[in-house]
Amino acid sequence: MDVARAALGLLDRISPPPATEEAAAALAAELRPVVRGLARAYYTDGQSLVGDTQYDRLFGALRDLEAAHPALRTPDSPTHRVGGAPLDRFEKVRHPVPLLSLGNAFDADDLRAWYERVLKGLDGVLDEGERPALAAELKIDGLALALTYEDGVLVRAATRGNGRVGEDVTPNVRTVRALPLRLADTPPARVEVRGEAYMRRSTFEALNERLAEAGEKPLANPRNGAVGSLRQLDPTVTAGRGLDFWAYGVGPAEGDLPARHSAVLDAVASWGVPVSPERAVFDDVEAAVQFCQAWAGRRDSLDYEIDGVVVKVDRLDYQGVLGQVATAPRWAVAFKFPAREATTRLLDIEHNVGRTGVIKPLAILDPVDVGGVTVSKATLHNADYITSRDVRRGDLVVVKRAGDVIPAVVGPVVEARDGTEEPYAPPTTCPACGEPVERAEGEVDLRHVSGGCPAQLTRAVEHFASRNALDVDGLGKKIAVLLVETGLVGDLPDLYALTAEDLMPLEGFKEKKVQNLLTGIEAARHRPLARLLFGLGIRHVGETVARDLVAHHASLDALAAATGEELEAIDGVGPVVAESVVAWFSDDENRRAVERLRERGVNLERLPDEPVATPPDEAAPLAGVTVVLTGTLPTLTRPEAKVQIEAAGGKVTGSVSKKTGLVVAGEAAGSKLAKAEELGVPTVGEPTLLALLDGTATLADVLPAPPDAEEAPADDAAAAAPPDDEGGAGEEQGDLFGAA
Ligand SMILES: NC(=O)c1ccc[n+]([C@@H]2O[C@H](COP(=O)([O-])OP(=O)(O)OC[C@H]3O[C@@H](n4cnc5c(N)ncnc54)[C@H](O)[C@@H]3O)[C@@H](O)[C@H]2O)c1
Ligand SMILES: [Zn+2]
Repeated sequence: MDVARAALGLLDRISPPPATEEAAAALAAELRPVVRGLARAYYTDGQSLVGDTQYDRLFGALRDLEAAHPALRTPDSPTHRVGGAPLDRFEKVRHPVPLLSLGNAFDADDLRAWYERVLKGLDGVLDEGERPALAAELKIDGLALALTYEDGVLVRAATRGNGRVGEDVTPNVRTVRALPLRLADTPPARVEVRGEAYMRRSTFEALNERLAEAGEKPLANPRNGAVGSLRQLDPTVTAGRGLDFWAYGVGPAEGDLPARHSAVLDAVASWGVPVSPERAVFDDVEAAVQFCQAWAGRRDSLDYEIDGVVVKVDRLDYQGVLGQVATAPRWAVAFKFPAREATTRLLDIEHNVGRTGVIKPLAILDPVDVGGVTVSKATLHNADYITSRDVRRGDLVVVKRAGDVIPAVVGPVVEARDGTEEPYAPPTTCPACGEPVERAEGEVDLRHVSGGCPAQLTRAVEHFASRNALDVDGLGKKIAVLLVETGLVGDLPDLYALTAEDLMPLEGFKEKKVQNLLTGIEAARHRPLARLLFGLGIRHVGETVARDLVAHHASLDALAAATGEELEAIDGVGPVVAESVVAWFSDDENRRAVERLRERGVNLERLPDEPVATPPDEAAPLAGVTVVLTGTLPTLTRPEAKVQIEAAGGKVTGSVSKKTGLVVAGEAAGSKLAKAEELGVPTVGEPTLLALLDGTATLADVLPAPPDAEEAPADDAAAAAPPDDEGGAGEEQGDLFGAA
């Protein structure tokens, strides 16, 4: 049986639940080996044959069947299991206290319901009206490790395995630089530190680049990278993989430990074991709900994958009272984010002529839900991408949709092949015009052998003449095709050279039609600059971005002279847009086209009625300064701080870059603080910010000084607010969404 195919087949059949006892038994019998097979691949090889949501649905269906029909509960059911079997190639390690799984909450109400169960479980223990505090941490997507330190020295590292018995991976873990071989401070005489080994996104991408250069198959995702890197027989392989680690708890210990989970993690951090800075303690479940939801919206700002937030009862004595069910503690729950990957069938590979004339492969998929959005098309990037992953038509493929990024095919599920899949062959002719295409040496994209694509030019003319661009009356798709086919228009400036003599011989053109078109073209010489800019069809320059650019630059020449940095400084312009604009203006052909537009009397200046950006109030205390907030400030909430900073002429962005002028750090400031230090961006605490805002201090007092040593007082009950979006990555997403 092929597990992945069987899984997809079952997904269509698990709801509604079976009506008869026999049907339920038959379905359970089908589900068991599938769930078991998916779990084995996932835990043992770090391989996701289906997306997490797809897995969770199958697992949930089996669990529900077993709950509704107790007779179906078999001792070997995968619903009773944690993780996967330990591999024989490693020594086995029995965990003195099992490593468990976690119950899931898929939304705020699930989380509230869990808290209600906690309250019930603590009935008689809690004081009148007491609400037990909750600790929350990010749920990092890697694999669990138990690290035993004796007299402060790392003596053993084990995987979770099936929860009771794991694998001894000590030699491999010793090579993980992020982990201390000897603990600092005064740790207990013997202690088991528990946490997640994971691979950073950047490490994963670099690794995949190396693998590709060596002609090896890239890995599917960072989790796959972490699991594969750790379970190597040769520790030198692990050493080269740059794994990271974050502790999230402590197992059995001999010696004193604090009475709260959050304080235990502080202690672990003081021993020198990395602990995620992105954690918090809350007085009540509503604040925890906010924390979870805020992180769901900003998971992309991290250099590592998280698949949720883990919420735990903070007091360890309460944890003890609550205890556990078969496979998970009652005192903790995983708030799961929507999955970003799913498996589905690749029906076809189409090719589209992109805006810039290159030919892009596009995956046509059996529609599949990825994190609440139905995806039926996804990018395959380019021919190299397809061949290096050996994606074949008919394959089951993993599709990823993350944030604002266009859905992409990650790779095939090779195990699911049945031999009918067709290997990929790049096209030799353009799907739009039939002209021959090829890939030049050293390039990944296919292009026309001889210059531009007529089909592409037709689209460019159509776009140029469209209502929101130059609005050329009477120039629609049909005429665009005609003008290009007859060779009258070889590029956009040619439009402005058209004469009555050119047009009269064309089929269907009479005096009146010719006059209309020429009048329309004449009028289009004097449009606002933003519309011309939009009409040029520069990638990522939609209408809004075009207006923003023109508001800051009074002419096309000024825009052409702007550097990427200057462009990025504009609100609403991110690095992708800036790079695209700079690239467009540095292309010789485009520069010639601009000259020809000028010669033909086309307006290249900002018109008096176009919006102009107001110059910053130079006298405002934070005029022109880009500020990043991190951690929890002692008195101001994030939104309050943002409003005040903006009122003082500053701008608040979500991540630290070279453009950042000032970082304001509070309690539990995380990676942004490290980034600021790395880039030499000055960092201050809230008191200094307040002094700047009310004018008792000036930027000059702060900026040249060494980083502030102010300490923000601890504040348990603080909820993190979502960051503000940084400059948009452009409005258009290529042809992918529009082409449906
Ligand atoms: N795609 C598939 O085919 C497939 C197959 C099997 C399982 N899965 C996925 O795996 C998950 C179930 O796996 P599980 O049983 O390991 O449970 P889990 O991943 O839901 O939760 C337990 C694990 O979370 C990790 N964790 C990360 N941060 C933590 C923190 N701050 N505190 C405590 N633990 C933390 C630990 O490693 C712990 O072992 C499900 O989400 C499921 O979708 C997917
Ligand atoms: Zn073509």
